[in-house]
Amino acid sequence: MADDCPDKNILQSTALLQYILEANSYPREHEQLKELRETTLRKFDKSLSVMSVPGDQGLFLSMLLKLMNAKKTIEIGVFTGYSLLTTALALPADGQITAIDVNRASFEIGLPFIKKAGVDHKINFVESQALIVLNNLINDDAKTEFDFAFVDAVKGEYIKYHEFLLRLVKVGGVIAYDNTLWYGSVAQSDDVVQDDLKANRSHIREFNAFLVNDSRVEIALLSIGDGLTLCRRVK
Ligand SMILES: C[S@@+](CC[C@H](N)C(=O)[O-])C[C@H]1O[C@@H](n2cnc3c(N)ncnc32)[C@H](O)[C@@H]1O
Repeated sequence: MADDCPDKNILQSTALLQYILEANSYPREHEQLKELRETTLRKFDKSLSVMSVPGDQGLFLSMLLKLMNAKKTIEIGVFTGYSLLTTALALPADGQITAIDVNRASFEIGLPFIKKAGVDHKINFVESQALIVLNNLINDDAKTEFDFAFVDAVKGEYIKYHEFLLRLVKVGGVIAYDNTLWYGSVAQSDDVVQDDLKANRSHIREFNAFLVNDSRVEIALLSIGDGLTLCRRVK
């Protein structure tokens, strides 16, 4: 794990992280994403504000969504909306995002920036436990087929989200799971892992091992941010 790296990021030095963000990614960050990020940093202490995806990952997600021509997406785990605003900006004018979080209050901190960016009409925010909404969507007669899903909520529920999402995301669509390297702890031996990382490390390791044997998806585990696994549905 990074010794001097302050953020939830698997890079091995603060200098390298700063180079990628400050010299490269932040200069291309949308003005409202910058405002949202800075507001999140002001309102929450470090342990919570690191929940937002970092700027380089945001640029990557934006590029991916545009390359895929994604139009209908679902997001599980919104917080103040950095990944959500990134997605809303990347989708076409008639794009639609179903965004789920148990906490509306944090979404509302980011909402003014989403409105200022002029993309709030693309977002349907649902305040609920994700598993309830996913179950409802499966049973909905007018079933929506999603092009893309971004998952960033309860790490111990990733396998359950995956089973639902494989019925909601179209064949050829992509499901992206955040934090799949969990501060780099997935590769550490049990005796050196920090206590506060242990529970989610175990969930993420179980999830990563599960995906390796899942023939329904093609996978790519990217070492960006805190680890991002792309699953392309193949059947
Ligand atoms: C890591 S944060 C999401 C960060 C967000 N993607 C961003 O870029 O800012 C995780 C979010 O999951 C939400 N959450 C926790 N349990 C949940 C659940 N059971 N269903 C849906 N959302 C949940 C939390 O309220 C929190 O806002």
